[in-house]
Amino acid sequence: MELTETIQQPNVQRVAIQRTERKIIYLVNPVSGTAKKETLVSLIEKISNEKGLHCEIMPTNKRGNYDFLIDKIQKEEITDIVIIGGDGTVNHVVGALYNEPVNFGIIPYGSGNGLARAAGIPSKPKLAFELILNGGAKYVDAFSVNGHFACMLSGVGFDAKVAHDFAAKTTRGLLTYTQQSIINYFKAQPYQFEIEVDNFSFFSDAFFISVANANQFGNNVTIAPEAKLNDGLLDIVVVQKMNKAKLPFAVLQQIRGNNKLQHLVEEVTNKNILYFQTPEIKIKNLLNAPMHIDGEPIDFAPQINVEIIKNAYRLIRP
Ligand SMILES: Nc1ncnc2c1ncn2[C@@H]1O[C@H](COP(=O)(O)OP(=O)(O)OP(=O)(O)O)[C@@H](O)[C@H]1O
Repeated sequence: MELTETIQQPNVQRVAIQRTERKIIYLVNPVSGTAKKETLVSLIEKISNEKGLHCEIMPTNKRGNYDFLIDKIQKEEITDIVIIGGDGTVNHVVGALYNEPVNFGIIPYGSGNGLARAAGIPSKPKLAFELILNGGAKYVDAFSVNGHFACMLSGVGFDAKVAHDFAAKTTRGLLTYTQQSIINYFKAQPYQFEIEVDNFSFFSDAFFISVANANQFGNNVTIAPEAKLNDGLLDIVVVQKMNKAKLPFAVLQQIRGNNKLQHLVEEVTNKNILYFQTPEIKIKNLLNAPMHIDGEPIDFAPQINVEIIKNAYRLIRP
């Protein structure tokens, strides 16, 4: 839903039309990240009151059930849904509501905040809140993984194992995530996959495969440096079997952007890391590698079908 619309006619000045008053719902995840949210919530209430803005603040729920908001959005003409949480919360909320005529905002309060960082949303809560109040929304892509909604990054293999173990921990935050990554690094073994892209298929023994709409895992770890949120493409990174001592260096090269995008050719086995773009991909998961979507663990699937959802929703971003 457009809040304001700029029309242009010959010899007529641009005019901004106020179509509707903003009505904002803030969904606060009480457990995401490590930082306290009370100060921000008080600030939101105070500034909204001062500005005479309609604002409602509600907690998120663990199961990611937001269907109850569909009716409310329609009946009360809610214009914006703002997520105060991390990537998992964004996935749940946007996945449930992206067909509704609302703009989505993020005030990053997760452990990694990959989508918010990729979108250029400020990390400081006060600045992110100012952006919500002032900023315009732009369409961004999402993607589907076996019919599940994904907005940022999905993975199969090592990074998914980390996501599963991280989800089982009672503490969140970067420190816990790093601990789980290190523990899993020592145990990591390649999994076997068959990958099909654009009628070309090949087998790969790989530590992990990332399917990225955003450029990163979170915390600016840019596993897919060329990924853009609105280019209609997914960035695929296949970290293939290699000497384990080489693995961190190869991944670092990828994160630093030293691996250029490739066209898939038949000598795929010669490369440590494959990096290419495509709007869809099919992966046969031959050795039961674990999976995640936007950092949330999901059940193993033997066949993984992924496709882009172009211009899926409107995100408030710079
Ligand atoms: N009210 C709630 N009580 C308990 N858990 C909740 C509640 N609301 C959401 N959750 C759960 O919180 C989990 C973590 O949320 P989220 O992914 O946003 O934070 P994070 O993992 O710390 O950050 P990031 O994903 O950015 O690394 C999600 O799996 C979600 O199911």
